[in-house]
Amino acid sequence: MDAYDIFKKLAVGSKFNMQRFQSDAEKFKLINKQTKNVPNDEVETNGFVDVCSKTSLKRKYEEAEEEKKIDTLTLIKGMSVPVDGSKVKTKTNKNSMTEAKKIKLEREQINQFRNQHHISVTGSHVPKSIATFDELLTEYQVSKKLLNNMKECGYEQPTPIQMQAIPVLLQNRQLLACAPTGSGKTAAFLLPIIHHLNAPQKQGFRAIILSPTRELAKQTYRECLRLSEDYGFRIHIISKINQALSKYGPKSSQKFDILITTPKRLVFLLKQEPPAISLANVQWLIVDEADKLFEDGMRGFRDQLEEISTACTNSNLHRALFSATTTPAVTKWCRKNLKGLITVTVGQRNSAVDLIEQELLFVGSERGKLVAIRNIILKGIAPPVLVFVQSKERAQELFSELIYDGINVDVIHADRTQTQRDNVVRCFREGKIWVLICTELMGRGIDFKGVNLVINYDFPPTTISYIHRIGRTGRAGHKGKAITFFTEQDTTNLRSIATVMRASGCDVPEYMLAMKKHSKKERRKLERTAPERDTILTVPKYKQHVTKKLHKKNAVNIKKVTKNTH
Ligand SMILES: Nc1ncnc2c1ncn2[C@@H]1O[C@H](COP(=O)(O)OP(=O)(O)OP(=O)(O)O)[C@@H](O)[C@H]1O
Repeated sequence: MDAYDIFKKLAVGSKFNMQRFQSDAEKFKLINKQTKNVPNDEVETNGFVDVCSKTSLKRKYEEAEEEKKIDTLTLIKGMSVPVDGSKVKTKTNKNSMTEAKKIKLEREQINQFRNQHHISVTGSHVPKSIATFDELLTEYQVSKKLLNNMKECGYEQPTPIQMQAIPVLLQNRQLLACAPTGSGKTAAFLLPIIHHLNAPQKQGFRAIILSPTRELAKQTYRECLRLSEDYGFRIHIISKINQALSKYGPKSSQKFDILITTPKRLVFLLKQEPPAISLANVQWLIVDEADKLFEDGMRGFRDQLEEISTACTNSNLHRALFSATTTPAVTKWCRKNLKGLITVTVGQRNSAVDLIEQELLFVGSERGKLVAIRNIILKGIAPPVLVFVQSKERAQELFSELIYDGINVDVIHADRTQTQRDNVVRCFREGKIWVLICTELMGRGIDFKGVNLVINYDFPPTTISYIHRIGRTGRAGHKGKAITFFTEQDTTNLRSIATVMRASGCDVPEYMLAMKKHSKKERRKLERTAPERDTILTVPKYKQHVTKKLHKKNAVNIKKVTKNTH
């Protein structure tokens, strides 16, 4: 390659003024001396411009074109590019271009769809979300039977979490999913499990679903029965531990497919000598309300979860964690322990559903709370209504007050027997109970259809608790209302709850958002121990000891009354 060639290549695509650079052009033999005075007739021929007769122009153009065909540089063995820097317009290149364009376009469409439904994902090779359940038929060969069962439940269109979590689990990926309360997370994990397990097999439990409370486990069990109708699975819920001991002996447990339980009961069975249950064939471990189950300490399930995980020895084990709220500890654990993890988040993390109209009501004192709740009832309530208090004692006290107010009220807490709890839940579902007083026990996961109002009689201990409690209303696209009472005692979490409210579009007084942020220590303390509060009684303090005795006596009678009404 001489100087001329180099010049040609460097000048590819450029035009220059022949009069000004005539001497250069002569030097590089671009023009003949005799043609130099021919009037300008600029022609661009891939880099060199000549002023010449039309024939010589044509010839030079043809020469240049010819040269272009042969002048290629070999870069890597088997790959070559034209030396003039132009793109190679071969057939394969064209194809791969259109292929790349297609992929890019598809990516953009997928992202657009996710944005539209407020779905965000992390992880590699995240499967495309589905827009309709019918796509599962063609893309994942999900049976018509299963899709019909979904339809029977009234599930015509997937909710955002179902759009993304279902394909992820159908592709056998491990998942951490966070989506708002009442957004259909249960079906998002049940559908893939039913599909994967396909038919009953006498291999022992192949899927386990862990829930923090028996009430939630029962609800999931019912949903699982409905969605797996005609599959013939043996689905089990550990309710009576003594019965379970005999039921799940190493031999008999072979015939079961799906186990739905609280971690405590399962660990009890695992701890028997020899273990009363085998988890060696478990392929799917679902942790519902994952952040709750990851809590440390007395009220947490962290240790039990660890034991259950260890007992699931199958090399083909997949884990999926679901919740409406999440903590950094859960995310960290998942990233560390779950290979090929995909995270799916719908909406803002740890936020309240914007379909819920939220109100903070200053009631001054404990007695102010009773006045306020009676006012609300007097103004007229549209049942069903859930009322949250901080302890079982207070639940009982409030019940003793409201039972004589002429409304169908009942109470549920951990001190009531399992039969009583089951009856109360059933009656509330059937509309026989209008107002249900409850503790944190009912705060998570419970899906009562059409709860119109949630009253936080006692201020929630954390923002997470607030989100779950009020999330018992405004479910599955329906509107709801939540009223939270507060006194001067409740300032610790007022600011953060006001922030959650503002984020979901509710009006909050500015002063609440500007309140002093309380220390982590103070908030932690409140999380562990509920604040001391005056007894829930209408009578003045000096008469309370007499009335308290009366309440205790009444509590016995009330139990009889409620027993009869159920
Ligand atoms: N695709 C769907 N279409 C219509 N309704 C649905 C659909 N999927 C679930 N639901 C209904 O939505 C309600 C809430 O579902 P689910 O209990 O699974 O919510 P969740 O996200 O688990 O809530 P939480 O966080 O409070 O536990 C249920 O009544 C359920 O039957």
